[in-house]
Amino acid sequence: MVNKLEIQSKMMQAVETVRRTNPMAGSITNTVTINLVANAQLAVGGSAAMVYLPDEAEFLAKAGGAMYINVGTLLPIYEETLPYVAKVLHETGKPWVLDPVAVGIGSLRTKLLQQLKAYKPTIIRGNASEIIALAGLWGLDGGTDESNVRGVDSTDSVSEAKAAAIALAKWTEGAVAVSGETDLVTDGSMMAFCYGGSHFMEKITGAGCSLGGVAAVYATATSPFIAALTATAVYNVAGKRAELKVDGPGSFQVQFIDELYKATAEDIANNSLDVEEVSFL
Ligand SMILES: Nc1ncnc2c1ncn2[C@@H]1O[C@H](COP(=O)(O)OP(=O)(O)O)[C@@H](O)[C@H]1O
Ligand SMILES: Cc1ncsc1CCOP(=O)(O)O
Ligand SMILES: [Mg+2]
Repeated sequence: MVNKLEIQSKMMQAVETVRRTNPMAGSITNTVTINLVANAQLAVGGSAAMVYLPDEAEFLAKAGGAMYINVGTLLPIYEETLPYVAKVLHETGKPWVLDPVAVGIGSLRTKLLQQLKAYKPTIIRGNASEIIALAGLWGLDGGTDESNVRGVDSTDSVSEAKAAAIALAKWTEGAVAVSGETDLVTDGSMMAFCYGGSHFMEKITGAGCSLGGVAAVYATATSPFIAALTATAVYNVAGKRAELKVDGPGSFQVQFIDELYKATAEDIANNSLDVEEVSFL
């Protein structure tokens, strides 16, 4: 039985804990959106630290409360850094978030994402095509061999990614967040649909990447499902509010960070949300 009030209460606790404790979530992320990732993490109350090298990544994995790995742009050193730090995170039981940006494109990205399967990301956050393609790469239900990923964008709908998201969550025993106009968050047994945000979020680079970084901040304070849900909800609140105050994507990005900063625990927990049990039919 899904208890929506209990879920909302846990979301509020996560927001308040992060605001109170300023937890550090280290990131290995892409060079396109790295600044927005860090600023979004700070806006919700986290502390950001971005690295590329194996020993620095190990340090952050051990020193921080969670870690974020995003494969949007790859550097040769990632061939060493990513599997090394993912192993450390998995073996120490530290939460970590994977954004499989552009899965299916390029041999190194494919090799690294295949290697990361064994280290079971606590949260996987991607758009619908990325979630479907990752499930396919990992040989799980709902996945496809032919990626519909178009660069970093999705050509599939969130509902088309439902089976893949459930299969990924069951494999990792964590949570999966599929982002889009309506977001889907699942832990394999519960499924939440989250509403809000703005069409402008498709017109700025890094809305998805930074959402993954914010999920890592909340993963320092709560369960994978609640962390993914809270991050998704604060993005929906901030996007909706920012849209009302701007008339273009440039000013939207600036206002969006302000709205992330201003959103209260009540605003976030009360954002429009439907939760149901995953039907096993
Ligand atoms: N059309 C839309 N309307 C409202 N929110 C959206 C829309 N498209 C994306 N978002 C929001 O933007 C964020 C990033 O989602 P998305 O653009 O799907 O990820 P990515 O950037 O990885 O492709 C999420 O918070 C999502 O809810
Ligand atoms: C454009 C681009 N190219 C490689 S990573 C990246 C940013 C993708 O950001 P997001 O997935 O949040 O749109
Ligand atoms: Mg993305």
